[in-house]
Amino acid sequence: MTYQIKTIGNNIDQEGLRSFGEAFEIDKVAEEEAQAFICRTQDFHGYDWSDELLAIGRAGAGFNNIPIEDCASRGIVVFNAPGGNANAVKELVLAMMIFGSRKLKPANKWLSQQLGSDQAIDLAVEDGKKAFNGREIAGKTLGIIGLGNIGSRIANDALQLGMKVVGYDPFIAVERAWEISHRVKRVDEISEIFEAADYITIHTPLTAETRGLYSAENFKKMKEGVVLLNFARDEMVVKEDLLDYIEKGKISYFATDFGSETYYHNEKIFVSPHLGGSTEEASLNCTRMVADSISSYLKTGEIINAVNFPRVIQALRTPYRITIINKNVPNVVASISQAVSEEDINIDNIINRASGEFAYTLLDLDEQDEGKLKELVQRFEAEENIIRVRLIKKEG
Ligand SMILES: NC(=O)C1=CN([C@@H]2O[C@H](COP(=O)(O)OP(=O)(O)OC[C@H]3O[C@@H](n4cnc5c(N)ncnc54)[C@H](O)[C@@H]3O)[C@@H](O)[C@H]2O)C=CC1
Ligand SMILES: O=C(O)C(=O)COP(=O)(O)O
Repeated sequence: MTYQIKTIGNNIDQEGLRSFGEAFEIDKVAEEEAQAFICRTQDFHGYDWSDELLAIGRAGAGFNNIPIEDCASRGIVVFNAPGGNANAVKELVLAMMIFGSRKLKPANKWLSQQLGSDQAIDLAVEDGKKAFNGREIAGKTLGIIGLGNIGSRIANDALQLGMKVVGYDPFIAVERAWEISHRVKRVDEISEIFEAADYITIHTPLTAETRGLYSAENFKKMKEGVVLLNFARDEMVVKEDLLDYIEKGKISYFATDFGSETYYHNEKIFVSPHLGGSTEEASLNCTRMVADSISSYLKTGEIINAVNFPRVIQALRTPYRITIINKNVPNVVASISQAVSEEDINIDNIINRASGEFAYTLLDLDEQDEGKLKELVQRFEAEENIIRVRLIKKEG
């Protein structure tokens, strides 16, 4: 069986795509014929999904560009690459903290206006540089909102740079909690970050709760002269309020990865063009991670790193496996087992995991007769609460 993969946009790492083995063809068919997409930040809201599409691999961390519930309801599994670009974002954020603290944007602009001989420039520099006296990050308090793959790395490295670190994340993953130094103070209220931090960096996903969270109401609670960094998502910051608080001097510097005309000529704002995850290493990592996830999902039905379905791992040992995506309502598993027994097929193994409104079942069957199995698939497909059924033949 050959699977068709379609890359969306032109910035998918070509080397990373090699992780797909020989059973996969890349960009050989139109979007509507592909079994899986690989994308980055392209917006899929309102996209007209084809029935062929089984999976999407978001070669990055944030997946707010993909309507994951809608995908789940159509039996499309969405994978991301957790941590694949976290080091890239961490390095940029640490650099931007120092860049802002040393007033390098206005200093560079001023310097580029000093013309003449090198000697004349030296004279101007020694006289004018006092306007750009900066401050050091060591000894200051960094507040991190979201202690996930990125936030946890920044926390540990900021400690190494001599900062005090305060973190807020009510949903922290156990793995991250283990990785973070005990010297990072965890707080239970986000307002404690606002009150304590000289620097605040945002590393949460865009959700209903975080959209517009950084507005006048919260800027008010921050320390005078705070430095704010947003390398998460644009929509979390209310621009008019931000510009107002920059104007007032309450926010002394804002670094962001998301462009706006209103930012470009402001000396206290530095904007990068969504470069957080744009390094050779991160692009490669992320593409490899999603290629591996899609590859195992298509070949074996296993789900690793999906954002709209639970993790399901089980080596495929039987000649055939049926995978079922269904609504998470009572009696689906009972009706699956009943149909299998009525077809007189023996179940070798069954796993059913639910997450929210949807569930996923792996059904490993002790049966070689493909015709009989196809009949069973048709029976499942006729069930009201079953969304997608696949019959997978063990390779080799
Ligand atoms: N600028 C860029 O190029 C990049 C931006 N990002 C953005 O950064 C975000 C974070 O990335 P990762 O750290 O890799 O994701 P992650 O999923 O590892 O971490 C996110 C953390 O935020 C926490 N969280 C969720 N809601 C929260 C809330 N309301 N308050 C506090 N904490 C909350 C979660 O518990 C989790 O620990 C992504 O969702 C994405 O939007 C990620 C990578 C690159
Ligand atoms: O991984 C993320 O969430 C990012 O924002 C990176 O986006 P990109 O893959 O560079 O379009």
